[in-house]
Amino acid sequence: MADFAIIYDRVRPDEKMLFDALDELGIEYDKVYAPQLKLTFGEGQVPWKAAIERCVSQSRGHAITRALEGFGVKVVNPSHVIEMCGDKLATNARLAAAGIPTPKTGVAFTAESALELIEEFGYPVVMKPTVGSWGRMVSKINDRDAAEAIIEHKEVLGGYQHQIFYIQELVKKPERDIRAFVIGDQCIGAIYRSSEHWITNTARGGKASKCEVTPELNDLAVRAAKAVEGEIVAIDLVEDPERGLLVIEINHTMEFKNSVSTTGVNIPKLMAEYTLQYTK
Ligand SMILES: Nc1ncnc2c1ncn2[C@@H]1O[C@H](COP(=O)(O)OP(=O)(O)OP(=O)(O)O)[C@@H](O)[C@H]1O
Repeated sequence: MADFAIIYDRVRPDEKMLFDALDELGIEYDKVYAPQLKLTFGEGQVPWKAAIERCVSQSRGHAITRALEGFGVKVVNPSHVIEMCGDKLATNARLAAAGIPTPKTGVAFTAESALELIEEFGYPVVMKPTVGSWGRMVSKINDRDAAEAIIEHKEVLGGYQHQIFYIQELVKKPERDIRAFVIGDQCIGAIYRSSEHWITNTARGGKASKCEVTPELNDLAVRAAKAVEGEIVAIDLVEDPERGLLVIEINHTMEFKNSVSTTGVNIPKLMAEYTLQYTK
């Protein structure tokens, strides 16, 4: 048993790269397969001082992190960060309070008020589930007919989460967004994700290319990470032609497999080295 652990529920290329980085560093660590983990409070201690949480299932990763914190384990990212970043509304509220520039964003809680809010914003608007990733169900609404249809589908087919209507202006970005990787106090690298489709996620076919970390990008990405107390996070930003960089969301279990060769930065090694400080 080691004093460091990687908690995972699937070995994606990202987790494989993290394992390889730890092996290359010569660090002893445990690979902890989350679905088989059992923890009983008050019955002995877990051996780990620190862990990186990498679960694909956000709810599982959150629950395990909470439990491990009860055993005194320092988990990166901590459970309160997962709570914040796992919910776009919570993130945006925190960014707003911290004065971080974001696209104009609003929230409504009934179908009627959602339609009113959309009409106040003016078309096109973007509607997103507050919890979700890989661009799923992120919708561009061009007119009132589409707004009514999407709102009705969410009301009739969706659960409670879909009764929260999270609405954003459509930013007139170039055909790309930016993903900036922050570890501790530094933006260690960034990529553009380019696509002809307005949703530019690499999971949806966006192409990754290197983005220089300017002092402006570093400053904003680190401020955004600090606002949510994120320790290892990826900040998604869009470039507005007038306002410059705007933060759209913060990812707490960041995917980086397309970004190591693109940026030339050994992201998994830096993640491991950062978290290992908590074993000292
Ligand atoms: N308000 C907006 N204006 C213009 N483009 C947007 C806006 N919001 C999102 N997009 C585009 O859609 C993509 C997906 O949006 P967002 O990141 O909010 O969704 P997601 O499901 O959380 O994706 P992921 O977590 O995988 O990045 C963004 O990367 C961006 O290219």
